[in-house]
Amino acid sequence: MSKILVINSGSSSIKYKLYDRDDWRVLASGSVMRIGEPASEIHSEWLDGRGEHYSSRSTTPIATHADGMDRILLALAGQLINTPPPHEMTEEEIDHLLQALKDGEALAEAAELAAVGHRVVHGGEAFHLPTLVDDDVIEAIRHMSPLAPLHNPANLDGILVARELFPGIPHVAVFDTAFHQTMPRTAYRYAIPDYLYREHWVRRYGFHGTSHHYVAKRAAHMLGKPLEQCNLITLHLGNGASATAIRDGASVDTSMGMTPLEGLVMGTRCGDLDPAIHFYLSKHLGLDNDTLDDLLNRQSGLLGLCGVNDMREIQRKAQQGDEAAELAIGVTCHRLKKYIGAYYAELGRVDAIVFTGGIGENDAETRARSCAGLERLGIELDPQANTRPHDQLTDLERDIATAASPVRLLVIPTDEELEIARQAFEAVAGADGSSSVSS
Ligand SMILES: Nc1ncnc2c1ncn2[C@@H]1O[C@H](COP(=O)(O)OP(=O)(O)O)[C@@H](O)[C@H]1O
Ligand SMILES: CC(=O)OP(=O)(O)O
Ligand SMILES: [Mg+2]
Repeated sequence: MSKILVINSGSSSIKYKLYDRDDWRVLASGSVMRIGEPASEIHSEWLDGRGEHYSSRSTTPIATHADGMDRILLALAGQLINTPPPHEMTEEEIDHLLQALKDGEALAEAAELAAVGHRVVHGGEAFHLPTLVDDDVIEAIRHMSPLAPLHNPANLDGILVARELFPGIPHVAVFDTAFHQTMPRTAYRYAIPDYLYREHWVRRYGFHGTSHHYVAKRAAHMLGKPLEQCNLITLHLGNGASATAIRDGASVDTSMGMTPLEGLVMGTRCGDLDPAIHFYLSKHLGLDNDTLDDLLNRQSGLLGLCGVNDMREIQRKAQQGDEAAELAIGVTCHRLKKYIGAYYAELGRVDAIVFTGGIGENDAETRARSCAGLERLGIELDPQANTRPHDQLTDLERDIATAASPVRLLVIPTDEELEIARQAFEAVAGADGSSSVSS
């Protein structure tokens, strides 16, 4: 049993990675994107026994997460037991193979799985450690779904299908909320009547915890001291975005709240908003709750401000003088700077600010604008280091502060799947005794 499979099942996608547990090499990976749309995209990559690298891409309609998992099963079978690629088989042959894979143990044996790790976005207060999945855990995740409607139902679909495909193997849920369970009450309580917390769990939970934790550990490594001695501000800037204040290695505040809607400006989510806007829109424009949910979660953020949610395209448009694109970048960086200042004040001493996620890792302008003018706080970005092209293989983790800057500015690619794989492995390794597993 030497491999760990990680499944990250999102609202319209499923991503997977198969790791060799000995050296954490990625043996196979892939994704099914745009599930439910007319042209879903399937991508897979793998190493064969001799270390040769293969990849394949195709486009075909995939209606549901269960169908997406079937595709992943076919890809894994192709990689592990050399079945033919789906495009070389008839529909009938595919159905036949899938049935055989589901009925038999061939794939599970070939995969030599020690565990399957699953990303679960909302674990509420119930889960603060990686947790072995059983029927009660599934029920608890289902129970939490209204608090993360874009994420938890999809996470659960992934777990249910994977449990059927790999029944004899431990499945471990790794929660986005877990890392933030160390927040003090003063940070996680909203100033609303007490019973709403006591009876209805209305509080801040925070998300992207697996990513914040992973980059914090890498930052400690770069700073050359134990994580438990590091004070950090970590900025996860992807399609979803959040900032976290980390004191002595533990999360003490984070920008997302009861749901992943609060905080920074995101691809399609508004982030911080006066709650009275909700009543105003409802009263004066007659918008109902579902419409408001869609408006704030899917039509806002960068998309709402300038009509596009891809930061690369927004930067191109801004350079061509597009005012809406320039405003979208401006609002994003203004909000980021506000959080950096607030978390600096909370922490008192900051060793490093860490940029991660697609925007944090790649967009030099967002990094520069969110740090501009903070030199008096000891935050000094080196413009050349910030924009210097870096080697994709050797120079991925880098320090972009001036040599004299008291606060280091680090760019660290996140790897949520690797962190989930490690946590899943630790959970099963300790499950029969010493473990950190909770349920
Ligand atoms: N080279 C780049 N320059 C600027 N932005 C980029 C670059 N590469 C990716 N991004 C942006 O990163 C965002 C997606 O981040 P990512 O972490 O991949 O998202 P997800 O949360 O879906 O994993 C998009 O806004 C995309 O435009
Ligand atoms: C919690 C969250 O926002 O996740 P993502 O960035 O994957 O949407
Ligand atoms: Mg990502």
